[in-house]
Amino acid sequence: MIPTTILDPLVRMQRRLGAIGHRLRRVLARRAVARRRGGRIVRLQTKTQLALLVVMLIMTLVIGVSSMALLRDFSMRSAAEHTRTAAEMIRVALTEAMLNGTIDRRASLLQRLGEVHSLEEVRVVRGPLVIQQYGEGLPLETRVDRIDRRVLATGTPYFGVTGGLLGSEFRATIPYVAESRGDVNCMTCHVAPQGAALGAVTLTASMDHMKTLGIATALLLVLIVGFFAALSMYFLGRLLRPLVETTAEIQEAASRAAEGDFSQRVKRRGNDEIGLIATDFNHMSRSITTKLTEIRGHVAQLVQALPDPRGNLLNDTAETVSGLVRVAQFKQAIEEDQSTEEVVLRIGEVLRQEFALEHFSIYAVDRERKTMRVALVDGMPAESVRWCSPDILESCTICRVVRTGHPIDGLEQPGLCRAFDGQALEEGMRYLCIPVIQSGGVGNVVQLVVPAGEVARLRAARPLVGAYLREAAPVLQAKALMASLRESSLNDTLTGLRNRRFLEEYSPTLVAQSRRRQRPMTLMMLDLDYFKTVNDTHGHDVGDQILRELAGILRTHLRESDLVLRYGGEEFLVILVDTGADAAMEVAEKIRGAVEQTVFKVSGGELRKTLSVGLAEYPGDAQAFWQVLKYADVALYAAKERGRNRVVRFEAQMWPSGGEY
Ligand SMILES: Nc1nc2c(ncn2[C@@H]2O[C@H](COP(=O)(O)OP(=O)(O)OP(=O)(O)O)[C@@H](O)[C@H]2O)c(=O)[nH]1
Repeated sequence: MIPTTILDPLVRMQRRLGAIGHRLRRVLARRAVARRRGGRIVRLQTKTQLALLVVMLIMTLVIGVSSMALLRDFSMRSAAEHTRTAAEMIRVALTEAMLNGTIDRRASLLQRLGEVHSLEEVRVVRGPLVIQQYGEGLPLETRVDRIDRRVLATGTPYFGVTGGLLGSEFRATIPYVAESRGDVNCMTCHVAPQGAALGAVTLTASMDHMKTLGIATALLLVLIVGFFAALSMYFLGRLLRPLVETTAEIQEAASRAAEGDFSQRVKRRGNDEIGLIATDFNHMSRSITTKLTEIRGHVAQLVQALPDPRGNLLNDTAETVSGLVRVAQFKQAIEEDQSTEEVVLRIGEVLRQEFALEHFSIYAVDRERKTMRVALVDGMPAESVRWCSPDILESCTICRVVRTGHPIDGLEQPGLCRAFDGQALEEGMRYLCIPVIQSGGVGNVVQLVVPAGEVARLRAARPLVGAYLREAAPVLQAKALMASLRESSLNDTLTGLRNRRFLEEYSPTLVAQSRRRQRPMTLMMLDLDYFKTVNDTHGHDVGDQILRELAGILRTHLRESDLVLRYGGEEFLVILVDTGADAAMEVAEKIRGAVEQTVFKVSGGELRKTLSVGLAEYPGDAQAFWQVLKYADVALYAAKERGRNRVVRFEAQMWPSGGEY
C-alpha cells in the first residue's frame, strides 16, 4: 500500500501532466490545421496595424530628420547674419577707437561688444600689411589659425559649425577689406591697396540653445506624429474589429462545416457589408443544414437506420447515398440475372467485396416442406451447414430467424440462438442473421459471422447490408416464382411426371450424354389397353385415378436415372438411359406384368388393366432422337395390332424405308 503523502502529489502531478498534454495536443492540432490550410496564419488586424506602424515610423523619421536639417540651415543663416552685423559693429568701433586714440584699450572694447552680442569669443587678427605697418599687435591678435589665414589670403568670409550634426558652436571669420569709399577711408590710416584684407574678426557663438530648440522641436513633432499614429491605430482597430471578428467566426464555422457541423452561426456586427456577409453566411448554413437534414432523413428511411447524431452530417449522408447508388446498381444487375442461384451468388460477392466479410451463409427456406437448404457458404455454393446445427435443414423452425421472422443479433447477445455453433462461439465468433422476406414469410436467411473484434464494423455496415437484402428480396421472389412456373410448365399436373415440353427441352441433353458416354438409350412408349372403356364405364375420375396409379407403378419399377414422362393422353414414355433394347425388353416386360397383376381399387369395385409397350433404341435404330421416338410409337402400334398386353421391339420392316417420321 502506497502512503497518501506520496500518492497525492503523484496523482496531482499526473493530472497536471495530463492537462499539459491536452493543451499541447490542442496547439499541435491547431498548427496542423494551419499547415493544412497553407502555412502560419497572420491575423488581418495584426497585419494592418503593423503596416500602419511601419508607415508612421518612416513618417516620423522623415519629419524628424528633415526638421532637424531645416532648423540647422535656419540656425546657420541667422547666426551668419548675426555675426556679420556684429563684425561690422566691431569694425566701426575699432575704427572709431583708432580715430579717438583709444585703440590701445581695444581688448576690453572687444570683450564688451562680445557680451553685447552674446558671443562666446571675439578675436581680431592682423593681416600681413597691418603687421608690417603697425607691428604684431596684442598677444590675442597673433593667435592666427588655419581658417584665419585662409580668410586673410582669400578675403572670403568663413561660416561654420563645430561639434556634431547640429554643432555646439558657430564660428564666423570675416575679413576687414581696405575700402577708400564710404564714411571712413581705410587708406587714411593703412597703407594698403584697395580690396586687400587688413585683418579678420573671428566671432564664436554657442549653438547649444539652438540645438536644444532643434531637439525639442523634433521631439514635439515625433510626439505629435506618434500621437496621431496611436490614434489612427486605435480607430483602425475599432474599424477592423467587426471585420476581424466576423472573419474569425466564419473561419471557425467553415472549419466546423468541413467536419459536417453546420450549427455554428456568425454574429451580425452592424449594417455594412460585413454585417451582410454574416447574414448571408448564416442563411447559407441554415439552408444547408435544412436540406442536408431532409436528405439525411430520406436516406435514413431508405436504409432504415437512424443517423448517428455525433457523426459527420455531410460525409455520412454522402457515404450512405453512394452506398444506395451501389444498391440500385446491384438491383439492376440481379434483375437481369437468370436464376435465384445467380442472385444468391451476387449477394455473396457484395458481402465479400463491399463489406469485406469472410464468413457468411445464405439459406433458402422451403416453407411448404418446413425445411432449409444451404445455398452459399463464404461465397461458394455449398450443401452442408457451416456455423449452425445441421438440424435446421430438416426442420427450419429450429432456425430462430425463420421462427420469428426478424433479425437475430448475436453480436451483443451471442447466446441468443441455440442453433449457432457452440464451438465457434467459444472461439469468439459472433453472428448476425437477417431474414429475406418474400410474400410475407422468410424466403432466405443471410447469416453473417465475424470475430468479436469486428462486431463494431459489422454493426456500422448493417443498415446498408439490410438495404441490399431488401432490394434482393422481391427479385429473389420473382425469380423463384418464375422458376416454379417454368417447373410446373414442364410437369404433368395429373401424375406429377415430366411432360412432352420437358422432353423437347431435355432431349438434346439426353442425346449429348449418350454420345459422350457412347452408351445407348431405349425409348419405351406405353399405352393402357382399352382405356376408353374405363372412362366410359366408370367415369373420368376413375380414368384419372388409373393414370395416376400407373405413374406410380412406372416409378417403382424404374431406376432414379430413368426418365418417366406422360407423353399425352393415356400414353407414357419411359427413357432408359445407358440401356440397350435387349435389356429394356426385360424392364418393359416387368412393367407390363406388374400392370397386369395390379388390381385397381376404384369406386364401385375393382379393375384390372393391361399395357402395351413399343420399344426403339438410340442410336441403334436411328441417329435422330425424334425418329427413334416415332419408331417406339410404331412398335407400340404393332403391339396393339398384335393383340395388346405385350411388348414389341421396333424392327426395320415396321417402317417403310424413306418414310418420314
Ligand atoms: N380419364 C382420363 N382419360 C383420358 C385422359 N387422357 C386421355 N384419356 C382418354 O383415353 C382414351 C384413349 O382412348 P383410345 O385412344 O381410343 O384408346 P383405348 O381406348 O385406350 O384403346 P387402345 O389404346 O386402342 O387399346 C380416350 O377416351 C381419352 O379420352 C386423361 O387425362 N384422363
